[in-house]
Amino acid sequence: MASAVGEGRKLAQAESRVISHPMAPRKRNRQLRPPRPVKRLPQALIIGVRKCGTRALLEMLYLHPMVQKASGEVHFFDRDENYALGLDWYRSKMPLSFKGQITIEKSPSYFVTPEVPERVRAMNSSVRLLLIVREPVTRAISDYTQLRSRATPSAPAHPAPPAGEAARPFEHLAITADGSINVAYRPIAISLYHSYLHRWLEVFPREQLLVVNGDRLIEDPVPQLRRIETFLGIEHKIGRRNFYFNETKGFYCLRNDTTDKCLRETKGRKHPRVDPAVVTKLRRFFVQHNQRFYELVGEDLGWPED
Ligand SMILES: Nc1ncnc2c1ncn2[C@@H]1O[C@H](COP(=O)(O)OS(=O)(=O)O)[C@@H](OP(=O)(O)O)[C@H]1O
Repeated sequence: MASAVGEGRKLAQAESRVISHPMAPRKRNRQLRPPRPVKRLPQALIIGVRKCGTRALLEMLYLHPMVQKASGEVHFFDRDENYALGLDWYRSKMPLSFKGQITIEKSPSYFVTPEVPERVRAMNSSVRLLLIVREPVTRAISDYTQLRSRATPSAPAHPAPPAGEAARPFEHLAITADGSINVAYRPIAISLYHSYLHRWLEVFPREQLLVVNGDRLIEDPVPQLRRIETFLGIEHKIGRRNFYFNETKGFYCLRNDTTDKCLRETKGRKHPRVDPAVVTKLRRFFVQHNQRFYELVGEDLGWPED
């Protein structure tokens, strides 16, 4: 990206070194002192949905010079033990930022955890919320793929699936012995987006939440990012020059003025083949649920019905 992208960030890094350096002069002429970056509570949150591209979205937004990101998933609002540590602890997990920059954090389980909307409102009732979603059956298969590959240290934030579950085929987990859909199976339950979204909309006005189409973000990130820049009130800076398609990975990778970077191998995993009849059955099951989601967000995402 043009040098502007790195400028704010480089400045932030350089400035943080000056601030933390023990030999830094104590007193300087106030008028000459450059602006100081400080840690701020996030003004925007990526609240979920798990496996819909939350990491990709955060990394893509970080291409913008006015965005700073929390590096890991902080899980402040969804884990009682973290929430009990208070807002100062949460702030301490945030990156340095200059005035006017937007700090963004993502923890995908915020979306599905009942206490979170109220807790977020208590922090900042005008926080901007980004909800990235994918076609629900694809998301469920992605979730299954992650749980199956689990037991690896790559996803320590999520509980391991019950013993034996990860080894079973998706078809047997998603459909019960009597042929009905297993809504108790977490990857299916989390794809019932409306059942979690309504809680958020009881707490926040609709305009404060932007729904990002994760399937479109994969196919063509720039138009989605433009919408988000507008929503966040920042200039359109992220463009086609910031992406290149990596044929081996099968996904877009990111580029700025200093580096090219693809997401880790745990992002963009190959999914197992799922019986097409099961996919169709699941898609039909989701039709009415998707409809309820469309009604809540006032937008039809056009997900396939079989
Ligand atoms: N550019 C790019 N590169 C790689 N992967 C991409 C990209 N854009 C979106 N995705 C999709 O992100 C999916 C992982 O979603 P999350 O980051 O939300 O997962 S997690 O909940 O944090 O574990 C991941 O899901 P899987 O394909 O199942 O691995 C990807 O499909």
